[in-house]
Amino acid sequence: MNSTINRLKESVLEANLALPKYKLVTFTWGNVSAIDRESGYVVIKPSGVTYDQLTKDNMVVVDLQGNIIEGSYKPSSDTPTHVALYRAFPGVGGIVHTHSPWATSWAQAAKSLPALGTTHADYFYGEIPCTRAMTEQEINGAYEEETGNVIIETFDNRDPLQTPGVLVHSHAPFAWGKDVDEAVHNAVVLEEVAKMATRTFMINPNIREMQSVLLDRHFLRKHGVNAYYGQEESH
Ligand SMILES: O=C(CO)[C@@H](O)[C@@H](O)COP(=O)(O)O
Repeated sequence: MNSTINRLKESVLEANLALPKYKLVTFTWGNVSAIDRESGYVVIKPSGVTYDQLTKDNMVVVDLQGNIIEGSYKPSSDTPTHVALYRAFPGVGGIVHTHSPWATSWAQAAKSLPALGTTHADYFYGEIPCTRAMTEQEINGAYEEETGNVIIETFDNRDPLQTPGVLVHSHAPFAWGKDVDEAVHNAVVLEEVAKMATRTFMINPNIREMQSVLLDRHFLRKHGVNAYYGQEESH
């Protein structure tokens, strides 16, 4: 396998190991992947292997249809969801799925997460949507691929790079980014804003979405064409 895929395996291993570090996973409840857009190959963690047993060499390489290209382990059971998202969202380079407890609580409550403050607005340009309930046919069919399809349907009128995450109804969150490090970062932010929103509604159940002018200001100062947050490239 070429050096790009080798480097991607290292990044995907590091990104998977970041999940327990940030307390986003319990046992094996999560997975991270990244794509090399040139070859169309995706590197993903093996299914059901504990985080302390993960190595670069047990990462699995699949193509965009989920066929195994390299690896002696079975890929994550969520691989069909990951590859469906890579096929539909060409700007996405890395995907994270966890069962992080605060975001999962919102997914189980079937509630989209409204933008309530600037922590949210710095990363997500509006609410983080919750998908619709899947039909019995979808659940009994190619379930993980259908999970990808309901996410894609939810993003029909949304830019996935402006809303880099979703709550899957009765399931848990997926987050993504331009690369795998950004995807992990967004998964951490998603969990934090879900926790903050829960507490915010406990303190004030009547609170509504933040002012749209403040949402614009915060999202665009980091992600707009005239973004000015942080340092220049040379630093
Ligand atoms: O969503 C679930 C379980 O509900 C899975 O994502 C989780 O257990 C991780 O599975 P894998 O070890 O990646 O196959």
